[in-house]
Amino acid sequence: MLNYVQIKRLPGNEDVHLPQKMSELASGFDLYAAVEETVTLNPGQRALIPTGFSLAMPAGLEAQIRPRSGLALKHGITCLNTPGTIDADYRGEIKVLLINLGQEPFAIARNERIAQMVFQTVPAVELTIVDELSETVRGSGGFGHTGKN
Ligand SMILES: O=c1ccn([C@H]2C[C@H](O)[C@@H](COP(=O)(O)OP(=O)(O)OP(=O)(O)O)O2)c(=O)[nH]1
Ligand SMILES: [Mg+2]
Repeated sequence: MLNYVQIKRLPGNEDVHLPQKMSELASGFDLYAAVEETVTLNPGQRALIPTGFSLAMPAGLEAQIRPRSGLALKHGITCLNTPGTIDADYRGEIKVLLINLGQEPFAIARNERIAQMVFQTVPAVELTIVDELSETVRGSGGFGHTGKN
């Protein structure tokens, strides 16, 4: 089923590319930096990078902001809060929280592809408060409980 998501270019960003799939079956739409001037991230530094657009998606969808593996591999650039969560009722500008985990400064220019946006379905869930939970074999074992191999 095709989901229709509305996208609005924000004023002053007519020159910034809208999110784009770079291949036919790509999961993500690549996101372009809408920085007014080049932003340089020094090693260990983070910055909130604007994209120049907002979205309205139907209830039951979310968008995730994920790193680009090429930037991560070559430059140590990733999304600090990956995957970033875009709520269906958010109407503000989509922003990308990048961090430089590399060893060299990294410059982010306007219209550079900085991250990708993947849409996901979110099941409708209502929490039901109970006194006892159903039993399982695992029980409360976790965090390496099943061993190494
Ligand atoms: O990488 C991101 C993450 C979030 N957002 C926007 C959309 C999202 O709907 C909103 C809130 O994000 P989140 O719930 O992750 O942040 P919060 O710290 O819980 O803020 P809030 O109290 O506003 O929900 O911020 C972005 O633009 N980029
Ligand atoms: Mg929140």
